[in-house]
Amino acid sequence: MSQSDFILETRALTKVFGGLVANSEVTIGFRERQAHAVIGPNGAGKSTFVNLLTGHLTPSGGQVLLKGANIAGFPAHKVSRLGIGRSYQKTNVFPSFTCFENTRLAAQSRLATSMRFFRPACSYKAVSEQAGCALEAAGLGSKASRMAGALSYGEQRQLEIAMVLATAPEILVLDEPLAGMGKEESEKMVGLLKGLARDYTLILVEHDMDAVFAIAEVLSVMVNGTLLESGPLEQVRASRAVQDAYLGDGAEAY
Ligand SMILES: Nc1ncnc2c1ncn2[C@@H]1O[C@H](COP(=O)(O)OP(=O)(O)OP(=O)(O)O)[C@@H](O)[C@H]1O
Repeated sequence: MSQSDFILETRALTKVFGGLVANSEVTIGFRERQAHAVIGPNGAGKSTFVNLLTGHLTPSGGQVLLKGANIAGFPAHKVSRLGIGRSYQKTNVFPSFTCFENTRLAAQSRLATSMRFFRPACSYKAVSEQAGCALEAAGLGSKASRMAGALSYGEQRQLEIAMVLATAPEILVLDEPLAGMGKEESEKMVGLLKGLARDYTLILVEHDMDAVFAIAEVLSVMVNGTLLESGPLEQVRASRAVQDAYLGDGAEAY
């Protein structure tokens, strides 16, 4: 498969903070509707990498190609409109709004510009439908009228996912979606993400290796800001270099 078959790819993507090289010439390709996890020890540069993909950080060098067009340095709102959705932490959720209202606000943020020539009632309907679909897809269809603040922790994380889905992305970028979850909540989220991986290109940063192995088809391993290895799950799992650097005895410690 040639490079052009990637829906999203980075080429020599680099980010320097002062004297610290957080990402050094990282080249990774993401295929459409594939679940691709970016893993590595603390401080490896994973969050920096996804922030560069989503426009939350500006690269110091290199390219981010979305369907072949370089979007490196585009602001986050523009990247979102181009179809790369990013989940935020739950601080973005309004606790005194219902799940539906929160999700509708997210849908509105995406549709506001494109719908401005439509009558308000029409745009309201489209936005509401979008919000309803997103809640269903995130497993919260039955909780639409529940106040966000009354949800369990795991459900609030599902609501964050619903809010991203409401922006109609093609690519979902999820930074540690299982963080802080108990066993049961994690299992539910893994099931949800496996389902979403059928319809979306999923880019996942996650420390929970059981979840990563259950969801991802492709793994990229970062160490010290560089890409150590990228490839099919089993190939990367079996790699000696990856075992030594990350997945060996010490993996649990991360
Ligand atoms: N805004 C920033 N300013 C300065 N240094 C930063 C900034 N963001 C990240 N860094 C540094 O860049 C390096 C990579 O950090 P990053 O958060 O990308 O790693 P990570 O792999 O996501 O780690 P973790 O798994 O702990 O979240 C670290 O040394 C971190 O301290």
